[in-house]
Amino acid sequence: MTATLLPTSDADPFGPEILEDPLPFHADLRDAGPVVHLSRYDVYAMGRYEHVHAALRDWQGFQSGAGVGLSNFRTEPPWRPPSLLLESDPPRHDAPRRVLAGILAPRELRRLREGWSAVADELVDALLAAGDEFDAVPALAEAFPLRVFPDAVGIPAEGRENLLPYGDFLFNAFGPHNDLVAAAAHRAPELGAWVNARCARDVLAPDGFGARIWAAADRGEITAEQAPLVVRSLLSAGVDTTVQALATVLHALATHPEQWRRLRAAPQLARVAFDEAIRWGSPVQTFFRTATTDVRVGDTVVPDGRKILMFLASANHDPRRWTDPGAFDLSRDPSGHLGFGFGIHQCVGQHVARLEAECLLTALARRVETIEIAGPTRRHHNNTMRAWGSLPMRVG
Ligand code: HEM
Ligand SMILES: C=Cc1ccc(C(=O)O)cc1
Repeated sequence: MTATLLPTSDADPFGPEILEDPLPFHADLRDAGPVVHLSRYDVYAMGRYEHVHAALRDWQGFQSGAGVGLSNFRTEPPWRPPSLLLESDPPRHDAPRRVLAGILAPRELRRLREGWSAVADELVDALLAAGDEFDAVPALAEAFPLRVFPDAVGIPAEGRENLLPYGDFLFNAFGPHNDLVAAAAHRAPELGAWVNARCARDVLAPDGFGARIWAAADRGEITAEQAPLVVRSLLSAGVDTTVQALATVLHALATHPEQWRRLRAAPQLARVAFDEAIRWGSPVQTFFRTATTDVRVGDTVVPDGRKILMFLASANHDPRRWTDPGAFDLSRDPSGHLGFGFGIHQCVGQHVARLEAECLLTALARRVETIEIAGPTRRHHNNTMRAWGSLPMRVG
């Protein structure tokens, strides 16, 4: 059998050109083959749906326990104590996951719906009272999650402005130590300390997600040492992600008027619109895995211990899996998209994110007839997140 040469590329997926517009690189990656060696970082990249999906399912062959960023915990100390969910494998992963899945289950979130809808209605009413032009990133995408999620976790009011910079640093830290990481590295210790202090039992409100994690420790489902780290997972994963997913769906609706009209005619499409936007825009673009043995991907064997970079965003645009992947289309069934991951690590907070989106989009769809981009948009570069820095918007 002829040994097929492993395609190689010296592209920099964490450089400004590709962070500004990753789509051409993703297309090249998919076309080159199942796996491409990225010489700049000496990692193995995959961009096709079939192989990313398979790697996400195969947690034994592609582990999270050596870190889901470029850094390999087998050889380098992590910058923070590893997450008991994101950065761990079964069996260590199992109990923390079971506890969080129980607390964040859809039926547990029903009690939040009325209050979150009221906040969304209030926020949109106040915005419209102030005028018909605003920047949707601070005014909606950031404002709404920051109004509802920290309260749902139960952290104190002061200092919540640290949540976004902490998340931004965390998502940059999954990539290489480039300018994006260097620019914020000085703040990491203080931001990390602030977040850790908000995971302690005595600062958490009695009825929030945080208190329920500590109650699970009282029941022996996890240990008291694990409880604060599980709370930290909420504060790490639960803010920047939803902010940028909301920015993504607002941008998608503002640039596709026919889809916006469909949502206005049927606000129950809000959840489909959100998942289709997450497929289309993939706010979380990539995650790494580490080979636990020599693993075969296509005709390539990825050696034990090597890092594999999974391009979730590329898989979400793979024409082998999706018809007209570049179209943002509410009539599509987006289920099966990899924007929340897949398998045992699939996003445990996805129902929280969907409830936030449903409340905000419904409030907007009921109050405005048209939304459009009203000025130059600006991307916010991050090693892992596809983010908007500014979305000037006009409503009618
Ligand atoms: C639209 C918003 C969100 C997106 C796009 C998103 C995306 C993801 C992705 C891609 C993963 C898989 C990571 C991997 O396979 O290595 C993940 C896992 C996770 N997410 Fe989300 N997430 C979102 C919102 C949230 C929220 C609101 C929370 C908390 C309430 C959350 C908590 C977590 C946790 C704890 C994990 C780790 C799960 C595990 O390893 O078992 N996420 N998320
Ligand atoms: C999807 C992002 C993500 C970030 C941090 C954590 C965690 O700290 O557990 C989980 C998911």
